[in-house]
Amino acid sequence: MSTSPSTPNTGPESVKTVHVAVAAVSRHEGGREQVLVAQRHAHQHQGGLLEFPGGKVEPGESAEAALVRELDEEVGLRVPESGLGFELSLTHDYGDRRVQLDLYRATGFSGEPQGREDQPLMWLDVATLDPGDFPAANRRMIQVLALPARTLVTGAGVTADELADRLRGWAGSQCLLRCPELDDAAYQGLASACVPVARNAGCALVLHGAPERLAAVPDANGLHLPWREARALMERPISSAYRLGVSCHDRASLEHAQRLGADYAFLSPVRPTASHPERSPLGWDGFEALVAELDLPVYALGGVGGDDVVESRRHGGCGVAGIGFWWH
Ligand SMILES: Nc1nc2c([nH]c(=O)n2[C@@H]2O[C@H](COP(=O)(O)OP(=O)(O)OP(=O)(O)O)[C@@H](O)[C@H]2O)c(=O)[nH]1
Repeated sequence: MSTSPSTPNTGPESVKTVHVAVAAVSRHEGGREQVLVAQRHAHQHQGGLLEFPGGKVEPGESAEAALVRELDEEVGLRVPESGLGFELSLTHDYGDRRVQLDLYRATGFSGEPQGREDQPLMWLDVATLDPGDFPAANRRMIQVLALPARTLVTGAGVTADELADRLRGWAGSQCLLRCPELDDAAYQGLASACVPVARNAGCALVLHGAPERLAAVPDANGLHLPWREARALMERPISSAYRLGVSCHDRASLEHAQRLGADYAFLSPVRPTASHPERSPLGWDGFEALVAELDLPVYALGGVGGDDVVESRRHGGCGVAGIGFWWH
């Protein structure tokens, strides 16, 4: 997963690696993000399943150029390369074929989509895409598309007014209300005041602590479990209508979070941090080794910047989380 978006992988001679570029062509309808999806013809590889438009990258061609060409040929959309934002790169082995898939989000396009190869097309809400309807390689892509690229963790002494100020310009992110200094009653009061603040800013608000905290403020969007809470649980403590996160520091805790049915995990520290000088940083390679083969989106935390989203995704993560890059 540390491959660049336009560098094909090479594998054993016997199994062909196909380099494919695909696009989540994105639009907003009624405040919800939708993406364009096509149904593969029955006779094709992974026939009958849904797919993102795109196709094979020709020799000497960049992934972006291939996508501009394929989107025109397949669905009649004109997309400049500047309208494509890199999301992630992954490889998947189907047994009969290995694919390297580079996913881009296409936001700037013109034209009305039409199935030029007679394939049925539809716009589907990102939040409700069902990975079971797509080829197996798309599972990670769907997870990444559905989650915000950045989780903003609040700093010490946060108030609802301060949060309103600081969330300006961060629409589309999720905000983790972390206040270790507050008891449950004080946290509940603050969280209730922060729910409308986050909603007005276009951010999801995730509470921090034990499951009772979400039960007390059910208008929040999710719950993030510190490891000391998560380790004692045997099953997912909240309904799937909410987002569940878990703080992890090693492979065993990530696997536990996955067993709990978490929607995402934090893994830290990726780089040295002032707040935890005693913990040795994983580095991006260490991060990648721990998240490899997991079926759980993982945010890189600890010394990372808001601009490290692409770095995280090149190393198998879903984005970045932190206090420093937005609070100070
Ligand atoms: N376009 C597209 N291909 C995908 C997706 N997910 C995924 O695993 N693939 C795989 O990536 C490859 C895309 O190749 P393609 O669409 O250009 O070629 P094809 O299989 O239709 O035809 P072929 O007979 O020429 O190989 C296929 O093996 C397909 O199963 C996706 O979301 N979109």
